[in-house]
Amino acid sequence: MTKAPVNVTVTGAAGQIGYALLFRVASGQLLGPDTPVRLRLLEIPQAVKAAEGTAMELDDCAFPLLAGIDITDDANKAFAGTNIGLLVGARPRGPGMERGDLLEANGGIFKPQGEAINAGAAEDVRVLVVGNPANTNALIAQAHAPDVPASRFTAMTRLDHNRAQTQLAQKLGVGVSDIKKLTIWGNHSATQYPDIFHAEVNGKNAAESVNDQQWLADQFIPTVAKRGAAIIEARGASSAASAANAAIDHVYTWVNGTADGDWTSMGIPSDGSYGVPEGIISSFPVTCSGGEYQIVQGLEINDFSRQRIDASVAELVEERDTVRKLDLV
Ligand SMILES: NC(=O)C1=CN([C@@H]2O[C@H](COP(=O)(O)OP(=O)(O)OC[C@H]3O[C@@H](n4cnc5c(N)ncnc54)[C@H](O)[C@@H]3O)[C@@H](O)[C@H]2O)C=CC1
Ligand SMILES: O=C([O-])CC(=O)C(=O)O
Repeated sequence: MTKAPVNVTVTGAAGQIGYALLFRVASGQLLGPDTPVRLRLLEIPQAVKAAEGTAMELDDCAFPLLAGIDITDDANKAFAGTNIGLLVGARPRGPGMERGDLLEANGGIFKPQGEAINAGAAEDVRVLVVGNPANTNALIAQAHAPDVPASRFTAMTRLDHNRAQTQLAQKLGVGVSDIKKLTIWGNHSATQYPDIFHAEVNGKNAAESVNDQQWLADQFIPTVAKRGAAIIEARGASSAASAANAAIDHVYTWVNGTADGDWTSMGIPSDGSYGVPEGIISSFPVTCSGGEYQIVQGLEINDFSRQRIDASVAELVEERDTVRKLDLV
């Protein structure tokens, strides 16, 4: 190891996603094969023992890039000096629950974590919120970290992006890597809008290649938007390995950049682009380079897309207003 280790804090480390995520972080898939990592695992006191068990298994993998593991139930210790915060720990949705039901329960988790990040994280800290409702949880954390640039707080819509990529590839009978420039707009919820109007399939416009408005409206969009619920129905538990995979993709792309001629989707604080009210954490098409992201500008938004973006953004505004009333932002 030549480089100094990067501190990666994972909350909810003993949970399902944590178990699918930690081994991939420790093996170098989060930051690349040349970057050693030191893991900081944050859990609630009752789950610290389980996190210790996972840490024993991590040790048993003898990952060359793993420089150490600290386990704690104290957010201030977990985030002291952290460079990457993966905020996974939250109460997951059960059958029949919508993500919004979780706002209040999870508000109490993300406020102190935002404060701890503000108090002690490294100057270059980058935060990905996975725990649902991810966009508004990210807003709560960000609101309590006034000394950290707001742009460092992001929410995960990469799983939705990846889901959309596969659905579209399967419809067109192409490989996933033939598909570029998909966008998830809005909230990581059933109102999200997966947009194929600017997507390209082997260089051709995806919406024109599909040429099936009914499939788009009645199959593609609901399949992607409700995939989380479909997984819960099928597995009896929420998506874990695919969510961990998307978290790895999100951070890897943020740090290492998007490929030329492509973009990705990230939940980020709005700067007002595309009529999304400033400050709410909404998913946008972004390119990444040099560890920074930029919203893709200048896309023409047709009426079909406009309605759907507006609906998802309206839900985010409602969530923000709810957490405002609860004094969480
Ligand atoms: N954004 C996205 O695309 C996705 C988000 N999710 C969300 O991710 C979250 C985690 O999911 P799972 O790992 O399946 O849940 P899980 O219930 O298996 O694990 C959650 C873990 O968080 C821990 N935890 C609770 N409060 C905590 C706190 N204050 N500090 C640290 N740890 C705490 C729990 O003890 C538990 O070990 C859920 O909110 C789920 O809805 C899941 C899939 C996709
Ligand atoms: O639906 C859930 O609660 C889990 C999740 O966010 C997803 O799989 O997209």
